[in-house]
Formats: sequence, structure tokens, C-alpha cells
Amino acid sequence: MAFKIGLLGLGTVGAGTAEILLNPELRHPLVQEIEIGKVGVRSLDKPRPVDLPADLLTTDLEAIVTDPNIDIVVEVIGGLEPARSLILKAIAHGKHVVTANKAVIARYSDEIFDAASTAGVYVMIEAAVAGGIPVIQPLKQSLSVNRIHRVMGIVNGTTNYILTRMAREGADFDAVLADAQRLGYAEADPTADVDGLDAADKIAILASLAFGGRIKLPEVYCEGIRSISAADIAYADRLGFVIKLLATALREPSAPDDATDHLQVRVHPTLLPKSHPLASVNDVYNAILFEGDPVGQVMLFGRGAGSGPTASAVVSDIQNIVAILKATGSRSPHSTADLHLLLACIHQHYCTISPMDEVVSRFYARFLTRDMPGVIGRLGTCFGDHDVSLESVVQIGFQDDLAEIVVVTHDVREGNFRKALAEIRGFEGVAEIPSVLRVL
Ligand SMILES: NC(=O)C1=CN([C@@H]2O[C@H](COP(=O)(O)OP(=O)(O)OC[C@H]3O[C@@H](n4cnc5c(N)ncnc54)[C@H](OP(=O)(O)O)[C@@H]3O)[C@@H](O)[C@H]2O)C=CC1
Ligand SMILES: N[C@@H](CC=O)C(=O)O
Ligand code: NA
Repeated sequence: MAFKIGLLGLGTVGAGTAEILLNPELRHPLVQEIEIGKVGVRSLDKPRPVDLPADLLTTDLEAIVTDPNIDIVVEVIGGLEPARSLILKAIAHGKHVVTANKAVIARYSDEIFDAASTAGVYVMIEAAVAGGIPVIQPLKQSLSVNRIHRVMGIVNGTTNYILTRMAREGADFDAVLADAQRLGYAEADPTADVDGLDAADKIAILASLAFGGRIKLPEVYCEGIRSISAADIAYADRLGFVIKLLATALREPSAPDDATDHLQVRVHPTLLPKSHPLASVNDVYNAILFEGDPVGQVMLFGRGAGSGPTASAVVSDIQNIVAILKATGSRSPHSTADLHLLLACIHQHYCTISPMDEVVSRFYARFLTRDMPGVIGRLGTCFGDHDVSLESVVQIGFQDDLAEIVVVTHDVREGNFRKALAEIRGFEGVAEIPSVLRVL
């Protein structure tokens, strides 16, 4: 007897999921054993890109998650509520859950995974991070024997598209954002993408899996790309860099007497050397670079969004659950102890995340100063006073009657760098510091 799924949502991802399930030919034989039992939507009248019997569609999503005939609930409605409540209700009714909802998982994974563990069901989230690129399962399985040092990636397609176009065309942010909206890459409200929140949700999820603990989302540092100007992209280019919105999670080396793992988990625009493997990831593509011991570097590249790619991840999660249910010979929830250790989420403790002031990195800063003698010298002295060592200081040119000076530092403690900047803002002759960006 086929495994029945209750599909919550028939939009971009839901329709892509139905499309795969309705056309199982030339896919893994298990796909044929998955049947769409019910589909929950908001509007019954909307035209749909997939051909489903009308009686499968309902606006009563509660009835789906409590239906005894449904084995697996697939949540692809998005948003926080009712998505969170429906997931929890499905779990309470013994359903396994597959979701693409990074916003819900990054905020409520503790209650969701606790509930799943108690109920003996799986909650699978491959589609929630980097859409069609398999990143969750590799982290849970193939890479998990490694000591992961760092996970770093371009995990938001919209911002990567915007930055790529700005770099290619010398265009400004607002003009390219309007295009990205017209092309359907960015949402009508692009906040979650351009302010880095979507990437922060995703790196919180990856960090949790990579470092084996829970992450409190408010502790994830998040800075978007609204302030990136065509001028910065051009200067970065002259210095040998590209600017990307980078999501990073890394384990800091710990002192011998410190048993606590300290992590950095952060999202911000970053100047990447043009030779870096992530520097050539352009347009709406995503890529994630893992660094672990002993595996070294592993980079996964592909489409992080879109109907088909995201549905590929959703259906692979459904298939993983079906494979386990078949192997155990039981569709009922398992006992907690019987859950497959490499598929269930079992973390209990919270990771300690270092405050940004303590993070050590390189910086790029652009200053607009009046063209008077001694300005560069005063900048240099102030940075030196705060233990900020400079790699280069270049007067690039002029903007109106102001000299434009670009500074690149060596590795510095962020708190020291910020203190120096605060002092420099008060200098006579310094009109503005239009941009401060981190450098890899
Ligand atoms: N789009 C993408 O490329 C990616 C999306 N995701 C995630 O996948 C999820 C779904 O995204 P996407 O498919 O783009 O979203 P869409 O807006 O395209 O589709 C949402 C679907 O959910 C239904 N829906 C929404 N709210 C309700 C509600 N309250 N009651 C009943 N039905 C509801 C809508 O019904 P109706 O059609 O009737 O309006 C629609 O079918 C999100 O969590 C998103 O973050 C993840 C990776 C990539
Ligand atoms: N809005 C996201 C798509 C889904 O994760 C992006 O632009 O990458
Ligand atoms: Na994925």
C-alpha cells in the first residue's frame, strides 16, 4: 500500500513536489510508492500548474494533519503561523514531517525536534537550506564523522543575483533590486532576503547540524546588502576582491583549560579574494563550503531556490522516511530509542556564540575626507593606538571636493576596530565613513 502524504501548500514548492510525485518514471522506484492523499491550500479556485483531482484540495489544513490515513505531512505553506502549529499538531498525531520552512525551523527547532523525538517521528528539512543542493543530509551523514571547523556559503539566491548584476553592470542596489522583483527572484517585500535574515535562518540551521548543538537565532549576527554601493564593488574589484553576502559558522580554537566550544555564526557582506572558490558563484546560484578534519574542503554548488530544485529536496526527504518505514515494516511512530540516529535531530544543549566584538577578521573601510595635509597619517596613528594593523591605505580619488581613502586591515579584533572608527568619526577633516566591510 502506498505511503500517503498530506501536502500543505501548492505554490512554487508544493506544485514542484506534486509534479515529481505525479511523474515517477525514471526516478527511484520508491517514488512510485508515494501518493498524494490531500492538498491544503488557501484558495480552491486558483489555477494550478499541476493536474490534481479537485477533491484532493481542501482549505481545512487541520483536517490533513489529524487525518489517520496520512503518513507524512509536507509543510510548504511558509511563514511562521499557522505553519508552526500545523507542524506541531502533525507530530502530535504521529505524522512524520517534511518542511522547507527555514523561518520556522530556525526559530522553533527546539520545540519541534523535542516534540518529534517524544512522538517517535522524523522532521526532515533538506529543502529549508539551499533548496535543491543536498546540504542537510550530507551534514547529518557523510560529513558527520569529521570534526567540522567551518561552514561558509552563499545561501541566498536573491542577494547573490543582485550583487552579481551590480558587479557586472556597475549598477546601484535599488535599480537591480527592482529588476530582481520583476523577475520573481525577490519577494514583493524583499526584507528577509536583502537584510540577510533568510541567510541567518539558514546558517543557524547549518551551524546546529555542523557543531551538534542548538543555536539561538537572536545571537546570530546579521547584516544585509542594502548599504553596498557600486563604488565599493568597483574598489573591491581594483583590490582583487568580489563582494558576496557570506553566511559563516565556525568553531573558534579553544584555550586548553576551556571546555566550552565557542562558535561564530554570522551573515554579512564580505570581500572575497577573486581566487576563492565561492567568488565565482554568481547569479541566483548558491554554494556551501565545508571544512573538516580529515576530509578537508568540500564544496556543494547548485540552485538554492525555485520550484523544481526545492521540490527535489522535499521529495528526497519524503523518500528517506518511506525507506525507513519500509525497512522497519511499521508505519506507526517509532519509540524514541528506535529513531534512526543519522536522520533524527537529537541535540539538547545550546551552543555558545561569541559576541561580534571578539571576532577577529580583516576589514575594508572607505573614508571621505577633506583634502588636507596629515589626514592619512592621523588615520594610521589612531588605528595603531587601537592595535589595528593596516595592510594598505590608498587614496583612490575624489568625490566632489572630498578625497576618497580606502583602508584594508590585517586580522584585527572587531571591538578594537570599532573603537578606532568611533574616534576617527570625530576627526576634523573626516566627513564620512560610507562603508565598512569585512574581508576574508
Ligand atoms: N520558493 C522557493 O524557491 C523556496 C521556498 N522555500 C520555502 O518553501 C516554503 C513555501 O514557499 P513557496 O512555495 O515559494 O510559497 P508560495 O507562496 O508559492 O506557496 C504557498 C502555498 O501555501 C498555501 N498557503 C499559504 N498560507 C496558507 C494558509 N494559511 N492556509 C492554507 N494554505 C496556505 C498557498 O495557497 P494558495 O495557493 O491557495 O494561495 C500556496 O499554495 C516557504 O517556507 C519557503 O521559505 C524554500 C526554498 C526555496
Ligand atoms: N528567497 C530565497 C529562496 C529560498 O530559500 C533566496 O533568494 O535564496
Ligand atoms: Na538543500
